Amino acid sequence: MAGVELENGKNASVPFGDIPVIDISLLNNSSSSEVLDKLRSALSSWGCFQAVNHGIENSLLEEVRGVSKEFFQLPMTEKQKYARKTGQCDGYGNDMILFQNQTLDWNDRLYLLVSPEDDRKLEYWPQNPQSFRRILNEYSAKIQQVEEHLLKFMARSLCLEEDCFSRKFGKRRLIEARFNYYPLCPRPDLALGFKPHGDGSAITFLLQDKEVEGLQVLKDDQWFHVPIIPCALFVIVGDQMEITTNGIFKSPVHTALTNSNKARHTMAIFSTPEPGKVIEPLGELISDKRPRLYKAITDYMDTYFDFIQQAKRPIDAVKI
Ligand SMILES: O=C(O)CCC(=O)C(=O)O
Ligand SMILES: [Fe+2]
Repeated sequence: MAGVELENGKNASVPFGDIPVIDISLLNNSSSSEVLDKLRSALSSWGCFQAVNHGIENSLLEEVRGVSKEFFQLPMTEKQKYARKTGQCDGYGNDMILFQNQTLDWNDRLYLLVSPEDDRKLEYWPQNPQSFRRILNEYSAKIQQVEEHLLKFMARSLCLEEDCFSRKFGKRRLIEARFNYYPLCPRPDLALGFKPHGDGSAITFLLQDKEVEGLQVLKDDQWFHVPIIPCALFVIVGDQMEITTNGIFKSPVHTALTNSNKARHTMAIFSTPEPGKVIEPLGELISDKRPRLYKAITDYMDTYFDFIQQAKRPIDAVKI
């Protein structure tokens, strides 16, 4: 990454790009082709956009930010009650250590499977702060509505049947929450909050910190800051959506910086295909002009972290 002049998560040599902002309340049955074109264009160029007017009240976004901060500010002994066990995903901790000499992220996280509900591991769901579980329940239920809505219109923007993604990814697709906490870092020039990666999901909804920047996305080999829009959800295409759309929608590489002035909190919700589902390019999106780009895979996430922790892109292993 170019430049080391970091202040508040900013890197002076990295510009703010024109990351699209989409009013998703305009995506409805009478939506004009203009909005669908904007959606398709955003997802096939940037692979991400700022979703505004998504229907989730600002007060709920604030509550999510609030419980996240409160949880990470608890004494370590309290947080350790929810510590992730080796080989598992759920719980409080940081990077899985999979390799010797692995570069670690400057980040603590709390990772929780939210849906299917009968697979939740409630022992990892904090009871402190007291409102944590209620707020995560409320927020994730709302995000699931936004996700279903968006999947429909993403399909329509490609002239596909509107339920094709939700059928492909399955009724029991996974909804997972990751609360990210980036503590102050004395040497932001030496440590990243989150190493560059594409998400392994089909689609991700990131709730950014309201005040502290730090997220960057890569487009055409150049890094761009993602500006803060406090009421927006930052929507990111994941690798499994890129595969399903035969590379039309792009899963963008993104990274989070650290800074020495202010701690930063974000919360990601990942929607990931149901385990066992075959994920492959849709036949409608393969043609002589656009040959098939990816092999079929199942359970992409099983090997995802092995690649990420070696700074490799898992999607490259699926390319034909
Ligand atoms: O915290 C951020 O800004 C990025 C987080 C992220 O990329 C992730 O959780 O996958
Ligand atoms: Fe990510």
